[in-house]
Amino acid sequence: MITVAEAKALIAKNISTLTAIKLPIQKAHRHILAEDIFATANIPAIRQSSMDGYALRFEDKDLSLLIHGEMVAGSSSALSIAEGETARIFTGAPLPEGADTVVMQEKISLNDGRITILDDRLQLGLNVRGIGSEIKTNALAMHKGSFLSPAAIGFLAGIGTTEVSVYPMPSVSIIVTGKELCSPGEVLGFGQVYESNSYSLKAALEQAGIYEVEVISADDDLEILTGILEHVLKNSDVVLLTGGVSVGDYDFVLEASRLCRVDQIFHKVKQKPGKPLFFGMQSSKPVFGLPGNPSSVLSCFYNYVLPAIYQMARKDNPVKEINAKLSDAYHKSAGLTHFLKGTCKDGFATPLSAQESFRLSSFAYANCLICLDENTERFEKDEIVTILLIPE
Ligand SMILES: Nc1nc2c(c(=O)[nH]1)N[C@H]1C(S)=C(S)[C@@H](COP(=O)(O)OP(=O)(O)OC[C@H]3O[C@@H](n4cnc5c(N)ncnc54)[C@H](O)[C@@H]3O)O[C@H]1N2
Ligand code: MOO
Repeated sequence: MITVAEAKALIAKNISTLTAIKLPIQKAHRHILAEDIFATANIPAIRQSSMDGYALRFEDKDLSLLIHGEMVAGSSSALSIAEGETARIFTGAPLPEGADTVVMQEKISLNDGRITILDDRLQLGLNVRGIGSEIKTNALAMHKGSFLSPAAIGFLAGIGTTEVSVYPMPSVSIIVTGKELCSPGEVLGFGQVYESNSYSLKAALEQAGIYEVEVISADDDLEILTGILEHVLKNSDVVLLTGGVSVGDYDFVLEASRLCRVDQIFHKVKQKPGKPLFFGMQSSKPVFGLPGNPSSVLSCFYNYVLPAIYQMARKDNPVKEINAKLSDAYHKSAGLTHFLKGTCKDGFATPLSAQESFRLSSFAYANCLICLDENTERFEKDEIVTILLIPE
């Protein structure tokens, strides 16, 4: 059995970035840019006023200026002013020919079609946005590897970009195995359990921006499972299976993966929950066999699957690791790393009740996983431990 750190390193080593795709910028939010973007024009393309006021020649600032015409944002015809003249102007409007400065309308007095400037701080070029003052033609606007935040999307739109090359998020298929599974909404028959793994996984994937998720239910039957796995491996970048990875007579995930030419990278990690975790690769496609207990599924998802998915899209791991103080002493047996469902507040991590891996009732309130080292048995109150913050 390998350690948690070894399992994480093996996954990181085997994952490769997906081929970049072109996306309209409206769809590129939260992706990583796969190309440098250069400005194709000066932005702004014209000299613009940044205030509502009056455009003038700075050298005329002490004269009584005759109002000659008006420029509004979107004015398409040019206007020019001569010595002793000013033009009414509004924010975003092109500057008239001859003008080099704008005075705010609050800083003038208006009398009979003429203005007197009352702004003793007026400077040459004040309230004028120069040509290319945001960015100049051919300048690098955003570099490859940048994260496309809402501001980045707006910036790119503002320089006229319509589509960008980005690393896509992978498409994911989920296979839930088990003949005991019954859909929420149906009446539970004898021996049945409500199927919940695909629900939590789909929600977690949607939170990561992955909406293309196929969910298929498979009976505990090798032939059926192999057929389904073969099918989803053709259609998706990542396959998640839940259940069927342990050592029972009806656990067929390992055998079905072998039959589908998935190379096993590891099976079983020194951890609780999720000890029987399976990870394999079919060519560049990762296959995760998540131990079926609902809590094991999510714990493994945050520890291994989510970082891998983000790595495929060249994104930083969204599951942040921080230190916190344990709010109470805790005892566990040595040999496995424990991931406790917990809450973290004001620097203190508190394990929740109901830690058993078949239970989600406490996970539903958790905001972190408290990582307790494999070889340590006793953890003291106020001892510093590592916690993984569950993305909100
Ligand atoms: N002899 C041993 N038995 C088990 C071991 C072991 O080392 N030796 N490991 C245990 C651990 S730890 C885990 S975790 C489970 C994992 O087993 P599987 O991955 O084969 O999972 P299943 O047996 O199929 O299911 C486990 C449990 O979870 C329920 N389940 C499954 N799928 C769903 C779903 N989609 N929604 C809700 N609940 C689900 C299932 O009914 C079982 O109760 O193995 C232990 N056994
Ligand atoms: O580790 Mo299993 O995931 O305890 O139930």
